[in-house]
Amino acid sequence: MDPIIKLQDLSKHYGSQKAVNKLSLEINRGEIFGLLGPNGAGKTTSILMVLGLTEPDSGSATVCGYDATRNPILIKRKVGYMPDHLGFYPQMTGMENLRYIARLNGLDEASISQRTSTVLELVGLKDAGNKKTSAYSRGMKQRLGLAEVLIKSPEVIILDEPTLGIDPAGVKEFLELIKRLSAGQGLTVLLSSHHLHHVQQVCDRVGIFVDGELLAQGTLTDLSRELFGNTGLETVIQLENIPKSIDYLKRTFASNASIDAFDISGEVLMFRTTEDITPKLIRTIIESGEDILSVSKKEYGLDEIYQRYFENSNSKTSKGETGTL
Ligand SMILES: Nc1ncnc2c1ncn2[C@@H]1O[C@H](COP(=O)(O)OP(=O)(O)OP(=O)(O)O)[C@@H](O)[C@H]1O
Repeated sequence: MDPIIKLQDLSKHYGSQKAVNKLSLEINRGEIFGLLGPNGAGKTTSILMVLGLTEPDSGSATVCGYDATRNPILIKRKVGYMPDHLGFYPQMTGMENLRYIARLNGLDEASISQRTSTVLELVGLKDAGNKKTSAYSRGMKQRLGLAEVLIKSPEVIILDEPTLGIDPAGVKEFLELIKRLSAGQGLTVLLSSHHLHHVQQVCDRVGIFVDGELLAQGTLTDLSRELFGNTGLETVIQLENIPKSIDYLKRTFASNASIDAFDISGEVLMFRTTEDITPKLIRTIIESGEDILSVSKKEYGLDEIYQRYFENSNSKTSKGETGTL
């Protein structure tokens, strides 16, 4: 299947400032892709080029089969865009704001009522539709912004920093909503963020963007492998007592090709493995006659991954400022 978004060597400078450098990326239909990077990394510029709203210096962006630079109007029909700063008419209700956007998007009057009600319900604002938006919380405004994006039944939605300024409960709700929409409606989602944990909660794949460059992309497991090799998994098993069968355990585990490192310290057994073999480890230990008190697993998360890429990038460019992540 052809990717729904295909970027090839996309570059953009503002004067002598390099905003995006040779960005190549493919996003598949129905996927949730997170563009992750600190402020000024070039996320918004990339998004504007995908939408055909900013012309690249070189390279190409194809969205839903159309060249974004040559067909921005067609792209606008297929792609919904939620910018990082939303504006509504404060004296109008959520429903009125949405109707206004529906008209701007060319929906015919007969279908506007039905469509606005459906979309308000989708984003969980059915009961707040008749409230003025001046009374909306930041999280509600964000959901209304999403409703505006959805009103034209897009194939792709692009959300620029969609969780900015929302409280943790609101973020969780918003991300769950995105997931539901993507799964239920087959929507492709491209979202940008500098919040690691938000991206981690919702995205199928992520791209790490620093100083205009896409340093890496893939699933978290891919990125973890790329950075940490095949030693990204750690299992720690706490026994009730110091094991009586140390020699047996050492022999058994030494012959397991998936175990990279193994250590026994008192009652604690630590394994570094190339794949998750925790059930097997537990079975072997129980069969050797030992009792287990607890098991914990650690997989390198986005924190470590992002930090590592970011550190590498900084040492490469010798930039003093690392910014906050
Ligand atoms: N219209 C513009 N004119 C001049 N420079 C710009 C313009 N837009 C962006 N830049 C510069 O390009 C670089 C990338 O900016 P961009 O807004 O794309 O990054 P970002 O990752 O979206 O960051 P943020 O989250 O802060 O918006 C920055 O150095 C920014 O100052």
